[in-house]
Amino acid sequence: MAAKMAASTVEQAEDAFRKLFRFYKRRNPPPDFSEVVDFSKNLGSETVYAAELDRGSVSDEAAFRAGLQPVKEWRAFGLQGYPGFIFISNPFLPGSQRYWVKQCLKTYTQKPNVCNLDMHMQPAETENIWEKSVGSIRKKGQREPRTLLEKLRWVTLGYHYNWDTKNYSPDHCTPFPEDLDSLSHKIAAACGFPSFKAEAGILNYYRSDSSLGIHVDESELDHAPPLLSFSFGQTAVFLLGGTKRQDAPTAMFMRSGDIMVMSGSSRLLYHAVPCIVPAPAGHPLPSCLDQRVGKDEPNDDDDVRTVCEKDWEACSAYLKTSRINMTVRQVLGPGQTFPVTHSHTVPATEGSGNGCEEETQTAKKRKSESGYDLD
Ligand SMILES: O=C(O)CCC(=O)C(=O)O
Ligand SMILES: [Fe+2]
Repeated sequence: MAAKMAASTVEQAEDAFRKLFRFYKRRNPPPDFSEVVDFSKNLGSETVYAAELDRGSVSDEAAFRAGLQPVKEWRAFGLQGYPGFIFISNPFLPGSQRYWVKQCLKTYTQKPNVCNLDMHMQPAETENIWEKSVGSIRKKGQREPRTLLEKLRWVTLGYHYNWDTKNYSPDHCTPFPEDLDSLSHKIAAACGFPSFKAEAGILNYYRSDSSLGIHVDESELDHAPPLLSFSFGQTAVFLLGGTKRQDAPTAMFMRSGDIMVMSGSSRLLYHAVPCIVPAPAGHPLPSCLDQRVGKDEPNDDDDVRTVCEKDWEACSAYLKTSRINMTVRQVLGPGQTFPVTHSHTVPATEGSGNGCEEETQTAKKRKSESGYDLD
């Protein structure tokens, strides 16, 4: 009897996350979004409070160079019941999000980074994904067959996450992009983590009908450093749950430019993205992406990175039906090395390049198509 009751309690509880996931995933009729926390609007909500940042950690000039507003201007929030969770509502300077969108589509898709298309295509076929796709993306209308960019689901950076073993390995690591490392360092420092090291990145590419299943990011070997998440393009609903898979989650909008930091006791919470929110009629792109880097601003020293109109034309056409999310993780604690296993015999060395060894040619290609249930 007790066992039966326990089982049914679990079932009911299990439904709490799944039920909300299914609720927001539904398309016809569309779900009611009125319960979704909107950090861009309601500091008034009882559950949302202003979060303290370390304003002295990033100078205004350093923030400017990274395309960010001065830290004192950032609108950062915490959520009651989720200590260590910080939501920064679009701290980017007008126009500077475009750079990151372009990086995710044009630069980070290049070798030696790894993407879902590598799992079933020849290396030559997945080279220059951008060049192979943009001509067609720029043209309006439905395209058949879909371009490689439209088939892209994920890209991994640094220590490449292995979707099958759910591990990182010192045997499969390539240099982490310096620009994203620098951006991540500033965000982490402002949130109280000045020694954060960007060692692995997972970029997720969502189409209008994509979702990301319920999961927890626990493969990193040290969970004390935060996990950073950057969103661009279409708005998503993000569900932040508890330490148990079935715990009822809080739903929140993640809009273009928003940054989320999961640290402390929120670092290992279950979460998911049940849906991409349909863009309002007549506004296919969020207005913050319409802006170009201001002409009056001192951008003559190349520090504020601009995107040429031709590239932006393709990026904006892609983003009208897409969302891009970059998560940046520190894999190892200070001085920590990978445990020695049978699959990699080369010991991790400290202080080499971006904290990883030369990529070995033996790194195995696994056939994981969709990451963690990104459909
Ligand atoms: O797309 C998102 O907002 C979440 C991505 C995520 O949870 C992950 O990459 O682990
Ligand atoms: Fe995640």
